[in-house]
Amino acid sequence: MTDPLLDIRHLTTEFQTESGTVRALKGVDLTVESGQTVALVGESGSGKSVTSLSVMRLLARSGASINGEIRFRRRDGVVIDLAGESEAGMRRVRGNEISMIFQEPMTSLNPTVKVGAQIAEAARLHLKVDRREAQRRAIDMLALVEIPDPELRAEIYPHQLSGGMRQRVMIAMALICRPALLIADEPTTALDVTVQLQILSLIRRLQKEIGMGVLFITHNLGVVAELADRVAVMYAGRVVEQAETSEIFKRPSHPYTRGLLSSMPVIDYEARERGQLPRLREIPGSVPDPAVPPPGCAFEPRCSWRLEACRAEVPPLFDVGGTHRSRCLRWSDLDG
Ligand SMILES: Nc1ncnc2c1ncn2[C@@H]1O[C@H](COP(=O)(O)OP(=O)(O)OP(=O)(O)O)[C@@H](O)[C@H]1O
Repeated sequence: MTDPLLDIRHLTTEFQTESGTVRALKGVDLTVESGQTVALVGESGSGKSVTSLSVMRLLARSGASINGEIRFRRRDGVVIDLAGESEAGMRRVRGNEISMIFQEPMTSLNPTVKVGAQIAEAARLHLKVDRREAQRRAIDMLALVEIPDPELRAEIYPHQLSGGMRQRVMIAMALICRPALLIADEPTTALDVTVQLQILSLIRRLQKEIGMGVLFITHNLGVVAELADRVAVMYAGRVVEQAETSEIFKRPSHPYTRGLLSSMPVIDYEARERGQLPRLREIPGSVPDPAVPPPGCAFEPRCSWRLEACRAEVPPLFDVGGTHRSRCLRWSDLDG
């Protein structure tokens, strides 16, 4: 059996702050296979972005320390541990083997450089092609992400494009090296719903064409239902449940997942046609402060299924069946 494309094992990420150590990730386990889309869902502050930034090792400036393993299978089949990779090694991985797209394209686009030249730069850097070839590939990429008149658009600056078009440019830049893994952090949240659906279907099409794995961070369960093969639900720095998407919707086996789903409106396909996606609503209470985590299960203070035993220790990941795992002592009571 080949190794997974991405295999995160017991990842802990800590920040030193003035008020002490903040353990943002407390042992995250997560895998993404080639060609698979895994949605990472959970409320604000649960650790989704810190997970992706840890994989990309983009937290050095904030003084984060990372422990655990981030095993990544390179194109040549060699498995490396990104957690221990040098900065020079990471520069060969970022934008080449693993790319990332964000909610706000201007965080990755340079406002002073023409669109085509920016995309071409990634190709020159990693694919070692000359300027003319890189420009040609950049224009091909603009066409692939369905930007009309790609030769003309290559010559303009990012601010001259609409939000949706900028998002397409960022996707073109992220995918020009045909990465094995794309990390998408809420890439469509800031866009209006019709454009969101267009971008999502674009990502899905390109994923099939390139055969890449996608780790898709979202608040939106409608997006999950549309796009994901698997779902990992995060709560307070841990993955509390993971399973195939249909399993998560049919048999949620963690009270937090049940809470997320019960607050989700039924997917209305006619509404979808009108470009409306259901949004995830809030569960009463809030994510615990990572500086003062509760003992035992972090969801216990908000949980209507709690037992005395839930306060004693952090529950392990129980095997619900197949590849479905839940970090709840009462997973079997929740079934059905
Ligand atoms: N640079 C930092 N210094 C200290 N704490 C941080 C830092 N970055 C993130 N954190 C903390 O880590 C926790 C996880 O944050 P993260 O941004 O990953 O959450 P998230 O699930 O992505 O939320 P959102 O959906 O709002 O983006 C939060 O409690 C946050 O305050």
